[in-house]
Amino acid sequence: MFANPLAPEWLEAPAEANSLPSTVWSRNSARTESGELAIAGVTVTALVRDFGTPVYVIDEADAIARATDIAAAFESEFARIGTTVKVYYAAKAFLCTEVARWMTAAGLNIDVASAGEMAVALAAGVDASRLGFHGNNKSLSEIDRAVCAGIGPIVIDSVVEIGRVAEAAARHGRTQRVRLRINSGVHASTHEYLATAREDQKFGVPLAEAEAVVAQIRSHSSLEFVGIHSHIGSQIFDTAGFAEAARRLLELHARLSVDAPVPELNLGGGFGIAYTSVDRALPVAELAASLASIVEAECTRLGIVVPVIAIEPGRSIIGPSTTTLYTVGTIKDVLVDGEAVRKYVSVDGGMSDNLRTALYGADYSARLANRTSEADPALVRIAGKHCEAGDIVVRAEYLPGDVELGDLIAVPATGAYGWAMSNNYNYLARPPVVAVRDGHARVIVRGETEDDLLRRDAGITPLGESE
Ligand SMILES: Cc1ncc(COP(=O)(O)O)c(C=O)c1O
Ligand SMILES: N[C@@H](CCCC[NH3+])C(=O)O
Repeated sequence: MFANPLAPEWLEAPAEANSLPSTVWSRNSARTESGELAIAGVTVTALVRDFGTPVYVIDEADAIARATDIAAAFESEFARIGTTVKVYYAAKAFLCTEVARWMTAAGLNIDVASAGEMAVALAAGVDASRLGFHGNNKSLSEIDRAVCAGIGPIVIDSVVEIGRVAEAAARHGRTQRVRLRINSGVHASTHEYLATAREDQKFGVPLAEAEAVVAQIRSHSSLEFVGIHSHIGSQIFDTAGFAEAARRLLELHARLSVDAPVPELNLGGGFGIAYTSVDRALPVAELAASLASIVEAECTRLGIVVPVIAIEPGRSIIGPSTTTLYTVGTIKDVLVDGEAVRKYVSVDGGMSDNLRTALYGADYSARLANRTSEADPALVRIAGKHCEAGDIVVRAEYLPGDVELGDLIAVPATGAYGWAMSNNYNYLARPPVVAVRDGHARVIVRGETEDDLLRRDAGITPLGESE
């Protein structure tokens, strides 16, 4: 089988470079008879004709199905052990009013991490009581707005927040429901920046201090303590970390239940997805079953009532739904160390629409989208157009060797933390997000224009406007 020595070990030399592995591509992605990629019945040439490139294309039915599936899997597994589940969609992965409505219509709640995310959810008509509020440094004004809006549980992240939330609640004449975020000390096997429960990081309070902190929370009559929370990190594939965190949290939960009942336990999100054909995401049913068994066994061992369980998945719901389309602008065959050629295929976006590769060394896959080809596969690196050597979209992939200027490239699984972390580096405008369903496409987040960017400069009079 053909293989380039520069290829990373994990990258399989493909039998042919046109296939769309179903583990990676959104559920309604397929090749048409002529070989073009179509998503939910809309061909990429039609999408690009109407919306240009780069463009994020979200397979609406896929996103909704994943939300429904995860909720159904957790509800049925936890019903088996006699409790219920509250699923919070982690909005930080991607939020706009349309997505907020899809999630709540599927029965999910929404977890927001700033007043901005809260404002989008409220603008979508989501009842404030269905929102949870996270953040390691919520401002006084964010706390005030959240309490005033009648938000659901606020996750207290540090001792100083207790008084801030209690004071806002008293001022608004409310009893505010709160959780406490615990740093369980579980080292999740993921990128360092994606692990959020190691000792040396900013989130939550350490397990050892938790009982004293909960006592402080309980001393405020304007606060109602509903339970503890743990999120060990993101893009995690094995259940061992979640299991260990659940065990540690349940022990604490049992100790806290001695003084007064603790109704809920929030196990966070972080379930990994497949970005490349070699990634194997845990099926949600398996994940739910394994967490339910651990919770059941621990509650039996500790002699406590099984609490209501909350989870906060973001990536596993929205990540696989989205594909980014780009146009190839330049191609260079670069001989590396006199060894072999790596083809640099540069596209019209980059680290401004997908920061994950530059930030975490994340791996993605890609396909030629406007056609198939029987040409021998070539090892390519898909680079962006920014002034930065690390501006890479896909570090290593095999594409048909006859990839040419003007071809369309599709990068799957960009729905989580893609648009959400997009930026305007080099004054590139953010691309639109287009939802596709049953052969129809519509913009759900408008793309920016150069004029939008120029308007921010206090020294520039917007085109067509006088001083
Ligand atoms: C507190 C919290 N909850 C939920 C999430 C969602 O994580 P993911 O998108 O990996 O499911 C995150 C992000 O890592 C988080 O920080
Ligand atoms: N933004 C990260 C994950 C952090 C999630 C929020 N705690 C990513 O793209 O993978």
